[in-house]
Amino acid sequence: MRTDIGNALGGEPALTRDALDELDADVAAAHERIAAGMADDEFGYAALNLPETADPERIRAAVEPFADSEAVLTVGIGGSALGAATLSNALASDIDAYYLDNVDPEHTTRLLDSLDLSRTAVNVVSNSGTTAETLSNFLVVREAMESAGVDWTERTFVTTGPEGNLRNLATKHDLPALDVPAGVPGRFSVLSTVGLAVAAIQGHDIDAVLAGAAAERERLAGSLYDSPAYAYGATTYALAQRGALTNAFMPYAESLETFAEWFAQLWAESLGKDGQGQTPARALGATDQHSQLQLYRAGPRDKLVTLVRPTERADRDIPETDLEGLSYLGGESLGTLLDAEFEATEASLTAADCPNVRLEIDRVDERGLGELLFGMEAACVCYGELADLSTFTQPAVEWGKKAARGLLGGGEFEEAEAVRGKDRLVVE
Ligand SMILES: O=P(O)(O)OC[C@H]1O[C@](O)(CO)[C@@H](O)[C@@H]1O
Repeated sequence: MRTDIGNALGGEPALTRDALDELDADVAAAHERIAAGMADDEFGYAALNLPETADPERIRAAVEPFADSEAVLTVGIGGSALGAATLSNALASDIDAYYLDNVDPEHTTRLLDSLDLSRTAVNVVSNSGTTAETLSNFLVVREAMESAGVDWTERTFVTTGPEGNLRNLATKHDLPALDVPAGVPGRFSVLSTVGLAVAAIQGHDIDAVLAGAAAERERLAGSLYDSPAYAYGATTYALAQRGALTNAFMPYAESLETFAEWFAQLWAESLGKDGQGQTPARALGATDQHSQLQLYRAGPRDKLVTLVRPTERADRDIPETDLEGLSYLGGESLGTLLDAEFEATEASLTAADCPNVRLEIDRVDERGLGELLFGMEAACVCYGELADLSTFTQPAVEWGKKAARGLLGGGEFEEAEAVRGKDRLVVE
């Protein structure tokens, strides 16, 4: 992974090279803390050891019984789906991958009706084993399999922690079960069983994913000028300190669209606490040049833009044409056009004093994805250290979970009732 922070300097909010040099001393201290956490396999920091500690052989062996599948259906939400989805939506495979990571009845019914459940492997993923959406979807999927005359215990495997409903279910029905590694929060689990099981079934080279991640891990160092990951973490932190509270994250590859979703959970859930944080806004290049760019260039000076691209792609030529004003495109390729759009957008942001950072990998392949995923995780941990945040927890999500349970009679939760009782102001 290459991180170019040149255009992050000298815009609005204003960040100078001197300020970045000054911050580098804090990056050295942050790296020391991170390295110590990794050495002790501490909660959260243990995720940065996965390039070394993940066991691809064991993952392949566990999913081997499902190698004959024509599709994999993952039932999981948040970190229990987004990492695996990032890999399967970025890489081509003959085995299709689907994700039930919401409880929308219409979508769930349409998806289940479209699948041959007798040829589908069902991967139920939950670190806690208690997430309502995941367990409800699993019960619905199991019922659909039974209605289709499919023995669900033959087609289902689980990925979960040492305890919880899912672990009990696996034990009771003797289902293949993968362990979520200890000390790894969901949103940091893509380089583990959680993110790699589906990729293994789809025949992707999970060793190469881990090798790309390991290469990025090797580059963690005591200076932002030596580590592409820390360069990104420190620069985005420094810009947030100066008012860039939105990070428009814009990959220039359709295959990286889900990567932006994965990044949004990582950045929001890790850094959004104690009144701090930087709002990740998912975008896609070149598409959102035609929807969001106006705001980025001419709106409030409260954001940075992260532009992500592979520098090599399988390309496609644009035929010669005599269409009025389009001859300049003839003979070019879609890839050269996309790169021109990338560089033009980067220049247009810089010309409008909108800070922007460029992230590049060689190709969207297993190794490149490993570099990006690990790089962003390490960048996030670095940002969290600099901001003195507890990067690996997400206490603020519990209120809503309790409230939903309360609304369904699953336990008293007065606070929710108090809020729900507030006067409504409906205009219709
Ligand atoms: O893997 P689990 O425990 O089902 O949790 C799913 C997701 O829900 C969260 O806990 C947030 O509610 C995320 O941190 C996590 O990735």
